[in-house]
Amino acid sequence: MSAAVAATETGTAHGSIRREEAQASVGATTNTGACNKLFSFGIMSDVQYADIPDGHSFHGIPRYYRGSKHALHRGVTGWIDQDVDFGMHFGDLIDGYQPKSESRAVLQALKAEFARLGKPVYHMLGNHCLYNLPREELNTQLGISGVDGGSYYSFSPHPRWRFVVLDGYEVSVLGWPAGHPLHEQAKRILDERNPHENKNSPEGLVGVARRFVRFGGGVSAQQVAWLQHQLADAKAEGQRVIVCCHLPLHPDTCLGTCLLWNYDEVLKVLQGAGNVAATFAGHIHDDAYALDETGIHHRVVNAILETPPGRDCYGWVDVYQDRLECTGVDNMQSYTLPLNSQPVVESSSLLAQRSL
Ligand SMILES: Nc1ccn([C@@H]2O[C@H](COP(=O)(O)OP(=O)(O)OC[C@H](O)CO)[C@@H](O)[C@H]2O)c(=O)n1
Repeated sequence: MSAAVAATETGTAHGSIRREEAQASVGATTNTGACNKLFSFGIMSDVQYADIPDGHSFHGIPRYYRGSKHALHRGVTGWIDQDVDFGMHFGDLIDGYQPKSESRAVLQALKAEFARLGKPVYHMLGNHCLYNLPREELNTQLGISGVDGGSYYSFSPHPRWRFVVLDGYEVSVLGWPAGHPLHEQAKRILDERNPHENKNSPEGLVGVARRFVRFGGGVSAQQVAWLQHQLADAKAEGQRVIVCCHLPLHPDTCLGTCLLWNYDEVLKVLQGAGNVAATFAGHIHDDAYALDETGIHHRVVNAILETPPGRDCYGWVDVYQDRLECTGVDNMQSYTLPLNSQPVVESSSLLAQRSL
């Protein structure tokens, strides 16, 4: 059995596969459960393209700004080969260092890469995109059609499944002009929680308190209420839910600096709902995984940006009734995430159909 599809009792991580092994791996998966596969989606994160020479992160990790577009191209080709039903990019499509005069042209070029799939690709806001372009323009260009013009939304690719995409930068100093209520709310939070003049610095903050940095953000009370409604509505429809956000939602998947500011409030809502299967995020530029005490899988997806030239970093998820098979190529890890065998509460309409 390929490492990509090897299952464990606990549903924890396995290694990744090289691109050339990917097709064979999927063949192995379909031999054991083709009839149960419901749909599949491509996964990728933090392309963070910029038309500038290679550089490095704050911590000295190499960043391949131009190479990321080639890796994006190969990733979309991989999605096409796998015939995924749709793609997901977990935020930070353009890097903050991209010269602003060319940001719009760059965004068009990156969108053209995703368009090669010929199927929907869903995006979410990351900090780096907000360094480049106004929020409203990003929403329009990335097809983010949120509630009341916002950047959070949901969609249902299968009658039994719903995706909820959160805007982790709704309460943020990024992307809103000074004086905007959400900018001011974020500024107050940073002033209270981060003692530094440079609010990007978590220096001296400990554990999850490190999340109060300028390059983080949170979700508003209104968005939390919307999330609660989405989960309840999905439950009434007999749907399982996958929640996506650029910022990770579980403290065991990342260092404190990368967590959503009000991750605890959001987690409580997800854990109380009873129909959330998994969360997916980006931002940390690494693979990570945690299984929480209520059985929700929390998966964070590695960044294309820090993938060396010629290497790959993309994957796809095959969704089955009893599991999510996450196949990662090369620099992205593969995971099998078992799902609770209990069906989500069925809606009266589905029960009625069954009794016919
Ligand atoms: N300890 C730190 C970390 C970062 N900064 C500065 O904050 C800005 C954003 O950082 P950057 O690494 O570019 O953000 P990403 O979204 O790409 O990555 C998130 C995680 O860091 C990945 O591990 C930038 O100006 C940094 O220099 C800082 O001051 N102090």
